[in-house]
Amino acid sequence: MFVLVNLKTYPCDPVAVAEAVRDVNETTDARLAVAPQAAHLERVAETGVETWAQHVDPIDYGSNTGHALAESVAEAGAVGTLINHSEQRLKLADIDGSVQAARRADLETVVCANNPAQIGAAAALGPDAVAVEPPELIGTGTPVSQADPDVVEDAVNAAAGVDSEVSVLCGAGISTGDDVVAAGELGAEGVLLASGVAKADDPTAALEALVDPL
Ligand SMILES: O=C(CO)COP(=O)(O)O
Repeated sequence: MFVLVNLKTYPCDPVAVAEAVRDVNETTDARLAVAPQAAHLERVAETGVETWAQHVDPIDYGSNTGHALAESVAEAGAVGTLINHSEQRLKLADIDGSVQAARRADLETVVCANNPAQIGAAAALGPDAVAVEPPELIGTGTPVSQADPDVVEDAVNAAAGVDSEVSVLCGAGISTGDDVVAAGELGAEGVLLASGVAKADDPTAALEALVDPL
């Protein structure tokens, strides 16, 4: 299972969480990675953890003030990027452009979507993976894999119907090892989570509990 920890703009210490992700990654067969804010990418990548960006824009080098250029994100140490997170929604054409920009910079891509129909559309753009995250469950601690298993299964089927090479993650409310196991049983190849680790008093303990049953 792939466990991708999104730090959003939570007021956590990104380097401390990155070190926890790096260290727990050494103890498990699961693949763990962390997605800090753009301003923290370089410091996080220096810890040796697998580092992801939270967003890249559908742009190339040039006059694009305030945008995230895929090449710069890669130079800062990211190996992948989220695209179209529920908190950073893009138009379809811009999702497509961001996937292409990421590919140009050799970044792995996870395109997020709200529901199975959007997952099908996202899969058609040829990312490495898609992630279904019902917005109403994000940050609630109510795990999508247990509260709304149909949405995960339907997303897995929607992606498979479009492109069987695109793997499916799920996210929203994931915080325990049981939630991750449930996601795997529904066909997800990984989970995307945030508050369960970024807001934990002890991120190492939270991560250990997440991967324990895997
Ligand atoms: O948005 C999410 C991950 O990108 C999910 O957030 P939570 O894990 O806090 O529900």
